[in-house]
Amino acid sequence: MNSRIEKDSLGEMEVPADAYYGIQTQRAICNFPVSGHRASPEFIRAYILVKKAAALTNLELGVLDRVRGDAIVAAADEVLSGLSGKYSDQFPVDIFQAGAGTSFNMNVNEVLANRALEILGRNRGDYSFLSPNDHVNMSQSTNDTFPTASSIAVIFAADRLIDVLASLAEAFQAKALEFSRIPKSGRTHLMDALPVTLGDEFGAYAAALLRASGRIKERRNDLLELPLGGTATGTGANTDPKYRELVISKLSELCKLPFRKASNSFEALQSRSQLAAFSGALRELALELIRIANDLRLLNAGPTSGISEIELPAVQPGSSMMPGKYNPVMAECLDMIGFQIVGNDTAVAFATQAGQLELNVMTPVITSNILMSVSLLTNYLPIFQTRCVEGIKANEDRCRAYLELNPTLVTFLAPKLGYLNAAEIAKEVLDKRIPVKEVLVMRGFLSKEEADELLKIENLLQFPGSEKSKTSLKE
Ligand SMILES: O=C(O)C[C@H](O)C(=O)O
Repeated sequence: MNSRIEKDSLGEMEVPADAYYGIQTQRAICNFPVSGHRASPEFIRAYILVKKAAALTNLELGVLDRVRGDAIVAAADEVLSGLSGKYSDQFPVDIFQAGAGTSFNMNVNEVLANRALEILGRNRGDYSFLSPNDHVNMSQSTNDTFPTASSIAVIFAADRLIDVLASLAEAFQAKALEFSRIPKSGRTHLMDALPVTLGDEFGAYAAALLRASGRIKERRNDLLELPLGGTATGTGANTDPKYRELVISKLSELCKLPFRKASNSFEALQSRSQLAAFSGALRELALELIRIANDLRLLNAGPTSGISEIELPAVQPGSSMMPGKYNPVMAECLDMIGFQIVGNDTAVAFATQAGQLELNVMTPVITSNILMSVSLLTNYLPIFQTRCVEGIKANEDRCRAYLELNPTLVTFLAPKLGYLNAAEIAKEVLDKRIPVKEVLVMRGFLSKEEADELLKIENLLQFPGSEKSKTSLKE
């Protein structure tokens, strides 16, 4: 390996000659060869935007000289535009790393310092002229920049997720409309219950997604309050008195987001509750997605021996052994993603309560878990939408056939007949396997015409355009 020697406060070490990262990154590579997972591009992007805002602020306040400051800003722009190219392998620090994220902060500082040095016609590693700590990290600490970059990256990711959720909710809503005139047995406790339409069920899935998305939006907005400017312990040590306001406004301009400074700069370093709350909103969404996926699997169960009220699209042969079998694989995958998100949130919760005194040093695992959860969802939900939800077919005959023999239809007559008489009718429906209507006529409670009218299924449900509703029937 061609290498150069770099020096830090611990001593000297070899660094690959062509690396933009430096000695502290190299130490982290040796110290933390843990998961093989590195920071996501959106987190790197957010961190570099923080560095750029800090350099612009330091320049404006006159604490950083024009030569070095301009070079750092130019390096930041170049790395930002080369994140998927030239600089894609320059952020090798594992997501499990030094507490607080010092290794990653130094990785960013080193890449920017070395590129800035090159821009100024100097060699990489010439830190006596432009230093990762003294110049790139000026007015900053890991402790305020890492959680700031975390919040920004989560906001970027959340915005994509919110769009994805709106589209998925729309797809469920379109199915709700398509199925709005298909009556079926409701089920409570997994037992026959009063009728609903298949459209009612799908409309509720759309509503559940929109509610979860609303919570994500609220939690995303809380992240606009940033710890930046607090430096190591929230006091803002080693910053100009005007730094905090100015750096937040520069960052707002760069990210086109209305950031505000932390209302309590000490709390902003001690506590990760806002990221934990966002993760909690993801957990809430995951629980809803798991529930919906499981409902789809249940309604699709069959084709001959299950409920089979809907048919999920067959997207691949289901079995390596049983020919002609098609499994609800898209919903199964969604379940597994949901379980992972709940697990990620549990790790976030443990990391959140582990803050001690001035700092929560567990922020790296909080950030990487949240970003992983969001990216699982933004990657998969659009596929789930097109390959599963949009292709769902209703089995209308099956829905009507189950409903025909559903003994709980007698409930609509219970106010007239009394609960015990109605229960007798339900028992006869079950024993003889004949519809409620027929038992009512056989027992002389109603004429055939009355029974047909009173138990006309379209009138029992809130069908679009139906003349009667459940309420009017009860009168
Ligand atoms: O890296 C820093 O800026 C601070 C570090 O996290 C520490 O508090 O020791």
